[in-house]
Amino acid sequence: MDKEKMFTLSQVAPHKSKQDCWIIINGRVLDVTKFVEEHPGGEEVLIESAGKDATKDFEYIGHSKAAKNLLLKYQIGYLQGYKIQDDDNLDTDSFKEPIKAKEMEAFVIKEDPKPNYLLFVEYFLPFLAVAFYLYYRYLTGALQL
Ligand code: HEM
Repeated sequence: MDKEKMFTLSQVAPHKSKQDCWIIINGRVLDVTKFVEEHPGGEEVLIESAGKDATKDFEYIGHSKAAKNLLLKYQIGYLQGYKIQDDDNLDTDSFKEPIKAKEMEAFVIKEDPKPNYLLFVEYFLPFLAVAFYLYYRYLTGALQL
C-alpha cells in the first residue's frame, strides 16, 4: 500500500469500529484493524481512539521503541498538512529493527562526563607518585649505607 497517501481528518473519522479501525499518531494515518485484538494494552483503548488523533494518549503511555516501530507497519498514509520527514521512508520490513542510532541521537542520555580514567589520574596517580618517591628515597638511602 502507498504509505505516503494524504488523508484529511474527515476521511479518517468514519473508520472508527473494531472491524475498521484507523488511528492517527504523530501525523501518520494507521490502519490498525488487524492489530486491535493483538494490542497488549487491550482493544478498548484502540477502538476508543479510532477515527481520531491519538498521539497524546500514545505518548502518555510511554510506548516502547518496539511499539513506535510498529506504527510503520500499520501506516497507510499521512494526515494532510503533516510534514514528511526523512525517516518516514523507512522500509516496512525493517520495522522490527531498533531505530537507527542516528535518529535516536537526541534521546541518548549522555555518559557521565567524568570518565573512569580521570578518576585514576586524579586520585591514584598522585598516590603512585608519592609511593615512587618514597621508594626512591628508600633505595638511595639503602645504597648509601
Ligand atoms: C495504534 C498504535 C499503537 C500501537 C502500535 C501500540 C502498541 C503497543 C505495544 C507494542 C504495547 C506493549 C508495551 C510497549 O511495547 O510499549 C502497548 C501497550 C499499551 N498500549 Fe498501545 N499501541 C498503540 C496505541 C495505543 C493507544 C492509542 C493507547 C491509549 C489510548 C494505547 C494504550 C496502551 C496501554 C494502556 C498499554 C499497556 C501499557 C502497560 O501495560 O504498561 N496504545 N501498546
